[in-house]
Amino acid sequence: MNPRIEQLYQISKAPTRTILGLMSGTSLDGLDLALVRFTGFGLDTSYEILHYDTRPYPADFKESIRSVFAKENIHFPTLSTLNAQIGRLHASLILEVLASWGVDASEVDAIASHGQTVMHRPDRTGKLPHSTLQIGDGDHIAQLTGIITLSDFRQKHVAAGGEGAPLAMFGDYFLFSEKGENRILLNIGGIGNFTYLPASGDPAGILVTDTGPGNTLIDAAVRRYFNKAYDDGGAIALSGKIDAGILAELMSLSFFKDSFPKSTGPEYFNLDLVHASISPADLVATLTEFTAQSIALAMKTYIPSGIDGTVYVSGGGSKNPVIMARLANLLPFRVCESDELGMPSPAKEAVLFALLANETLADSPGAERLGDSPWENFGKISL
Ligand SMILES: Nc1ncnc2c1ncn2[C@@H]1O[C@H](COP(=O)(O)OP(=O)(O)OP(=O)(O)O)[C@@H](O)[C@H]1O
Ligand SMILES: CC(=O)N[C@H]1[C@@H]2OC[C@@H](O2)[C@@H](O)[C@@H]1O[C@H](C)C(=O)O
Repeated sequence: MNPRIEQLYQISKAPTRTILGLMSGTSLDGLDLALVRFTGFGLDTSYEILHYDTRPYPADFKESIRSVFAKENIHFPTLSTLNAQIGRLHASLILEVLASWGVDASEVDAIASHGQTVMHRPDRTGKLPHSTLQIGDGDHIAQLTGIITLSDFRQKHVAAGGEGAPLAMFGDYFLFSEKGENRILLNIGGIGNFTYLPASGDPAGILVTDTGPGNTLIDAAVRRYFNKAYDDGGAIALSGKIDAGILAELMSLSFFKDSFPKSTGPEYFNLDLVHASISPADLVATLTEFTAQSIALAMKTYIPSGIDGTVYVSGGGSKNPVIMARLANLLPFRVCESDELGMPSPAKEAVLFALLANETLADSPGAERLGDSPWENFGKISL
């Protein structure tokens, strides 16, 4: 047998796997890394986060990604180069972080790389296939680190009829489903998304969807008018007034009329949606309220009414007290941070992709269907 396939086979058969999960989200702030030791798979998965960290992207690199990110017209050679550059940058950040943790590459069974989403195109016309594109090729990572790398997790989901996102529900279900408690795992990254786990534990009752903007609109406005990366502590939002007219216009966008489950991205939710002129602080206040109201709308519409439950919030938006206070006010659920589940908020998505790699590598039947979502989420394997 080819020795690399033999190695893959041994990893597949092993009782535990140590996997480095990587997530670089739509906020383009940097690369989240989490080294996780898994035992078992599926509902029998147990995990231990050995280390986690976030490494910021260099400013010029962010600009280069922004030049192609979610754009209709781009410089195609830049896209092609970035596919290699992102893979290579991620590989060097991995080696740097492993060294800082005192972990040798030989101790890592596999890397789970999400890559950088540059275009997400769910089709709402019924005429085109859904499509989504993540770059930062896994072969570069495997080559430069010497570690087996799984990447491109979204393509198989699309091929099986899904939109390629959200994929968080597999990990949310395996790690956090709790009989007797309705749990809603909300991630507020660039885009908002949640997984509803019914108290019955029945996988057919699981709901998962994007909700609309997370921090993406707030960040874009703060970058444009205040030259800052984000609205630290929601201070700018607190200094402005909500514009009821603009808020109503935003809440009537077609995305909110589309049926669930659905996914979206900054291709749709960007500052071109705001036409009226308004002071920068009022704009940030209005977009912050829009973020909270759109999350609340999705939960109130999609989740069965009249139930009790807890919302566990992760992602950078959980650090924005204005969003958190509004959610607590708008929702009929208790709202808290995902840390209450023992999951540090900044590590969550990197852990979830590590878990998808664990499912791909494990001796798992992989045939379950969760709610409306096809099971297929297997990554490309670079040996
Ligand atoms: N202290 C804070 N105050 C306000 N907002 C914050 C704070 N810390 C982080 N954020 C927000 O969180 C964002 C980063 O969130 P996160 O890292 O979850 O995004 P991401 O992983 O890129 O997103 P996605 O889940 O969409 O891929 C920042 O850009 C900012 O808007
Ligand atoms: C296409 C894409 O990269 N989508 C991301 C993004 O960030 C949040 C939201 O939009 C979610 O749909 C998804 O990520 C999470 C990790 C997911 O797939 O569950």
